[in-house]
Amino acid sequence: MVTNPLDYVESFGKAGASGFTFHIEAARENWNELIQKIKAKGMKPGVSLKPGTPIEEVYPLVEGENHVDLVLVMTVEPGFGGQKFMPEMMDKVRRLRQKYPSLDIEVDGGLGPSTIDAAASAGANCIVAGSSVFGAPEPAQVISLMRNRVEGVKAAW
Ligand SMILES: O=C(CO)[C@@H](O)[C@H](O)COP(=O)(O)O
Repeated sequence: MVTNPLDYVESFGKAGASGFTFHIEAARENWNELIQKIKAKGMKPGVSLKPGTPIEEVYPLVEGENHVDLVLVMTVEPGFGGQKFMPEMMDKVRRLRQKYPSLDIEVDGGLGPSTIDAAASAGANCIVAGSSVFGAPEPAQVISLMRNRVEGVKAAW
C-alpha cells in the first residue's frame, strides 16, 4: 500500500506493469482521475480495501464507464507476510461475486492449502500467496493445488 498512488502510475507504466491496484483508503478524493491515468498508461486498474473498510465503498469504482477490472479484498491488515487469514472477510468476497459475476476478485493474506477452499467457494479467482508458496518444499505443488481448488468451484458461483 502506498499513500499517494497517483505519484507511482507513470513509473509503474514505464517499468512495464500490466496492472496497477491502489487502495481505496488512499484514493477517496481522486480515484476517478487515478483510474483514467492508469488506463492511459496501458495498465488494468484494480482497487484494494483493508479489512475495516466496508465493501460498499468500492461499488462505485466497479460500476460506470470508468471502472476498475479487479477488486482486491485484503484478508489481513496490509503490511507484511505471514499473518493469519481473516475468514470473516469472505462475506465481502461473497457479496462482490453475487453482485458482479464476471469481476476479477483477488484475496491477499494468509492464503494457502488450509484457507484456499474458503476463499474459492466465496468467489475469489485471483490468489496472492507468499509464505505458503515460498515456505513449501515444493512451491509448484502448492500453486497447482490452489489453482485447482479455484477452478473446481467456479461453476458453483
Ligand atoms: O504483504 C502482505 C500484506 O501487505 C501479505 O499479505 C502478502 O502479500 C502475502 O503474504 P502471506 O500472507 O501469503 O504470507
